[in-house]
Amino acid sequence: MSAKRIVVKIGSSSLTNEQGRLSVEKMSGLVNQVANLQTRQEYEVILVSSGAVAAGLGKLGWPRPNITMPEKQAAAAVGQGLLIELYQKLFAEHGIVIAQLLLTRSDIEDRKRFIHIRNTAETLMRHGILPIVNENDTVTVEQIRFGDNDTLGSLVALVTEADLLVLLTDIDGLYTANPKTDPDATRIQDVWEITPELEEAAGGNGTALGTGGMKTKLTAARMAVDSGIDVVVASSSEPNVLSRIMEGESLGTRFYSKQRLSSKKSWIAYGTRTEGRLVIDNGAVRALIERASSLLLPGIVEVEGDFHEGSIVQVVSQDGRLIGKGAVSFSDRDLRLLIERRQLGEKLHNYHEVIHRDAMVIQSREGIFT
Ligand SMILES: Nc1ncnc2c1ncn2[C@@H]1O[C@H](COP(=O)(O)OP(=O)(O)O)[C@@H](O)[C@H]1O
Ligand SMILES: N[C@@H](CCC(=O)OP(=O)(O)O)C(=O)O
Repeated sequence: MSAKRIVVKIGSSSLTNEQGRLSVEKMSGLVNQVANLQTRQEYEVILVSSGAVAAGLGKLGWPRPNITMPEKQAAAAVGQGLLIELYQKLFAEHGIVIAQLLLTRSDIEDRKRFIHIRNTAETLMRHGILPIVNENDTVTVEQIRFGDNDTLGSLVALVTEADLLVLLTDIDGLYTANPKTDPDATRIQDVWEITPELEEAAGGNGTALGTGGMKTKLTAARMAVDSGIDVVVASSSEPNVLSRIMEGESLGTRFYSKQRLSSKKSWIAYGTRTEGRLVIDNGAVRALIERASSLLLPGIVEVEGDFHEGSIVQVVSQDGRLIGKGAVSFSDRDLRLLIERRQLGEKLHNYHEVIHRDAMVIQSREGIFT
């Protein structure tokens, strides 16, 4: 049997103490657990670790609320070094070599860079080196931020085609409401479907140190389960939480995946941005949904945006519903030209396929991509 690949994301609050400094005690507990899995032949672990901003602020003694973005980025630049230094020291005690991967959203959106990240991660893992990923906070501005490491964790799981994503946090799972404000909230053990009610329950903010609370965990879970990756949200302070999850114990909240999209389709659905829109007629909508056809030239009613061959575009119906996304075979200019020439009566059989079925994902009414 091939090794199970697990992405473990650890939130800031699980790595720091009350004063906001890195907690050696908490970190060494988690490192011991990861090392335990990593040294067993049947698991490959990739760590997605937050904590740079918190560690930097703690070290510098800067106050937490009301800091500017450059101050936060400066704190991350200080903190990331401290974080990786401590990880390197703690993993070295187990004979494990670590590697640091700092990523931005645009690194994942670009197909070539996506593949470089995947190849690097594969090479590291093949050599038994543990990749530790964080957002490259110092270079990211709002437009290219993942914004939270739950999303980053999910995208890393997608890039590396992991079997499981574990989101370790300061609470033992998703509750029916934020238990810090609602004493009647109860834990949800299994999630088969991410419903609007569930999204409502996860609406509250997280801790002072964390970024997104449960909301971002749910968004991350949706991406992963659609890509065929199960997700567990669990408490980092639960003893031996990782090996117990791997042994099948029901801890925290487990989100069950339904299908496995190919890596390319997951990337189209969740990994990248769209650069334009194709509005298609009802016949084409039916062909895509009911017959799983490729998108052909005659179904296109309108072309919007600036894009080139290979760009990812949205495919929408005439009433504005998102039908899917895919890699288009022509630039917007060429597509407009072809539509015009076709309308003038030219036969364009060779140019028929605008988006090939294998390079397209279709969205169901429940929001699931297939
Ligand atoms: N429905 C909910 N169930 C559980 N926790 C919730 C819920 N809504 C909000 N939260 C908050 O989310 C917090 C965890 O998110 P966050 O602080 O971002 O953690 P991390 O730093 O680990 O990513 C919990 O401590 C809790 O206060
Ligand atoms: N890249 C940031 C992580 C931000 C973040 O998502 O934090 P968290 O909600 O604690 O996982 C850092 O290292 O501080």
